[in-house]
Amino acid sequence: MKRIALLPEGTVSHEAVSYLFGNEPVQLQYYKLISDVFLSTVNGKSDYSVIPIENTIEGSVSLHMDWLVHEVNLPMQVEWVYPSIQNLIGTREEFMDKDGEIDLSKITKVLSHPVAMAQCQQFIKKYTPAAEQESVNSTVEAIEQVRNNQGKGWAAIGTTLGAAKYGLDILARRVTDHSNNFTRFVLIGPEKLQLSKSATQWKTSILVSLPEDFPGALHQVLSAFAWRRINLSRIESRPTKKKLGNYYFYIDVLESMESVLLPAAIEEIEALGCQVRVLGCYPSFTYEELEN
Ligand SMILES: O=C(O)C(=O)C[C@]1(C(=O)O)C=C[C@@H](O)C=C1
Repeated sequence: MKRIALLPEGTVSHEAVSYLFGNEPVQLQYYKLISDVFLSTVNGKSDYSVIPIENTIEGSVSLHMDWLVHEVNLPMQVEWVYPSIQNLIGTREEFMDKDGEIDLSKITKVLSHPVAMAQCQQFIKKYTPAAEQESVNSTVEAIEQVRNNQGKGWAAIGTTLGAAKYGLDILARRVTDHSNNFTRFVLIGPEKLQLSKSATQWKTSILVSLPEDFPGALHQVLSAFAWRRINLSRIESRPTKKKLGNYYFYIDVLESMESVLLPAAIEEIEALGCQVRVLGCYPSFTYEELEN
């Protein structure tokens, strides 16, 4: 049975991985910190790690992208998209007014994972204007802390699954600032992953480092894709962490390494003096493709 490392039970990651595997039997291993999720697969304690990498509202999850690039060398084996439905969670009685209605302005502190918190900023400002905000390691850690500090006016942003796990109430449902809020997840691990479902789209993620003092290098890199009519779905620059002002480019290509075109494009880019590292070539599932 595949051993899957992920953030704790009741997180969005937990919901997402259950959606990916459906009825396929897998052994889930929960870790409090995303760094321990990565390290579990690096150290062979699990076969794959579940890593959230991008969100509709927040964009790239930089911390996780940086771990993927700088700290580990495990290929991406599958990508899928799952909706991040966040709720405001706490103990009802703490926020009741004299008419028995919930008064969210009584909330003194809102806790969540920073990415989940960022998805709900307008809601927090509007309905809990006096609340302090505190970032924790996962949405479930936030729920746990609220449960352990009852009576202080604290509330968490997290999933209904997490609220049920800790026996707390949903104070407000679907509190993200945009309803179309999805997170892109990847499974990383040394072995290819066999899934019972198949995706229509394959992707390849690459890192390109440009040579120094080469005017127009990025333009030439992009033209290697452009003239072959290879579609890119994301390009992003991130610091190399070696020297101020040095960046590499993270590029998602809508093409498999099995195609004739992509290896040729990479060869052309390398011939320009760029370094290319392939982070993975994997099936990319839409939310709908994984249904049923
Ligand atoms: O804390 C969780 O529930 C997670 O699964 C982590 C995470 C993230 O790291 O981006 C995943 C998706 C969410 O939208 C918010 C948080």
